[in-house]
Amino acid sequence: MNKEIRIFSPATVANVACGFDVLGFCLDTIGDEMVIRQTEQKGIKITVIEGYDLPFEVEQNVAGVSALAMYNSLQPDCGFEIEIYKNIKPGSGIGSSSASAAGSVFGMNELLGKPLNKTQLTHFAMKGEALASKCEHADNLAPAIFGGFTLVKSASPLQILQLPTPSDLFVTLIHPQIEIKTSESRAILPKEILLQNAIIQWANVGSLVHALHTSNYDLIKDALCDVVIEPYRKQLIPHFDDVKNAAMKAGALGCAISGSGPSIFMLSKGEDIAKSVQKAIKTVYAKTNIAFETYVSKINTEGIKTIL
Ligand SMILES: Nc1ncnc2c1ncn2[C@@H]1O[C@H](COP(=O)(O)OP(=O)(O)O)[C@@H](O)[C@H]1O
Ligand SMILES: N[C@@H](CCOP(=O)(O)O)C(=O)O
Repeated sequence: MNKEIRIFSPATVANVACGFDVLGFCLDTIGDEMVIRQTEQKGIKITVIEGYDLPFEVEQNVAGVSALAMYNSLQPDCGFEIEIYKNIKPGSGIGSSSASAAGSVFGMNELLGKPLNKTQLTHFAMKGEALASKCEHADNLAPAIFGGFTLVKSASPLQILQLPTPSDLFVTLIHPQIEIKTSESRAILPKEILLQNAIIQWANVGSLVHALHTSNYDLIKDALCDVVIEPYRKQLIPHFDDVKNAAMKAGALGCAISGSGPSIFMLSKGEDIAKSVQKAIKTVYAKTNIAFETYVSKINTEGIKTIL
C-alpha cells in the first residue's frame, strides 16, 4: 500500500469586504504543502509539521479533525498519515487553518479514488475549521477547494456557488506579523446590526456578484465596502486606515480586512497597479516597528491541487 500524494493547499481571502462568512477568493502563490499517505494501519496520524509550532494530536489540529470526520463517515479499509509543511502563519487572516483542514480531506479523497465531490469535501473540512474559529464557516474552504471566487449560499445544508473571475483582477496583500485568532475577532462582533447598515451591505454583495459576472471594474470599486464588520475589527489592526488611504491613492479598486485580519487585501485592475499599491502600502508599515510581508497575486482559479 503506502500510496502518497503531495498537494498545494492555497491561502484564501474570506469576506471580500461586504460578504462576511459568505464570499471568498483563492490566492495563487501563497499556500501550504501537505503529503497525505495511505497506510495499512487504520486511523489518522499527523507525522510531520514544519514551519510553525502546531499540535500533532489529531483532535487538536484542524487537518486531523477534518480528516477524522471524513474517515469516520467513509470507514475505508486503510489509514492515513498527514505531513504538514506550513507556509501560512496561523492567525494570519488568509485562511491558515482552512488550508490545512481542506488539504487533508482533499488528499484522502484523491487517494481513495475521489468518492466525494467538492461540496462534500467542504462539509468535512468545515469540521476542522470549526476547531480554530469556533464556528463552521466555509468562506475560506470553498475558494480553497473550488478555486476562484465563491459564495456560500447556505452553510447547512451546504450550498456553494462558483463566481467568475475577471481576467485582469490582481490582489495585493499586506500581512503584519501579528497573530489575530479568528475565534477572538469573531467574539468582538455585535450580535445585532442596524437595518440601515444591512441594506448597504446586501446591496454591495449583490453588486459585487453582478460586477464579477460582467467584469465591471467600476462596480467592483463601488461594492468593495464593509460597513458592518470593519468598524469593529479594524481596531485590532495597527495602521489599517493609513494602509487603506495609501492603497486607494495608489489606484486600488478597494481595500478591506482579509478574513478576520490582521492581513489587509486590495484588488486592482491590472498587475502594474497592484504593484504600485504594494509599494504604497509598504511605505506605511516601513515607518513602524511591526514586521510585515506583502504579496501581489493573481486570483487562483484552480484551487487546491496535487503537485506530485
Ligand atoms: N493545521 C493548522 N493550521 C493552522 N492553524 C491551526 C492548525 N491546527 C490548529 N490550528 C489552530 O488554529 C488557530 C489559527 O486559526 P485561525 O485563528 O482561524 O487563523 P487563520 O485566520 O490564519 O486561519 C491557531 O490557534 C492554531 O493553533
Ligand atoms: N468569515 C470569517 C473568515 C475568517 O477568515 P480567516 O482567514 O481569518 O480564518 C471571519 O471573518 O470570521
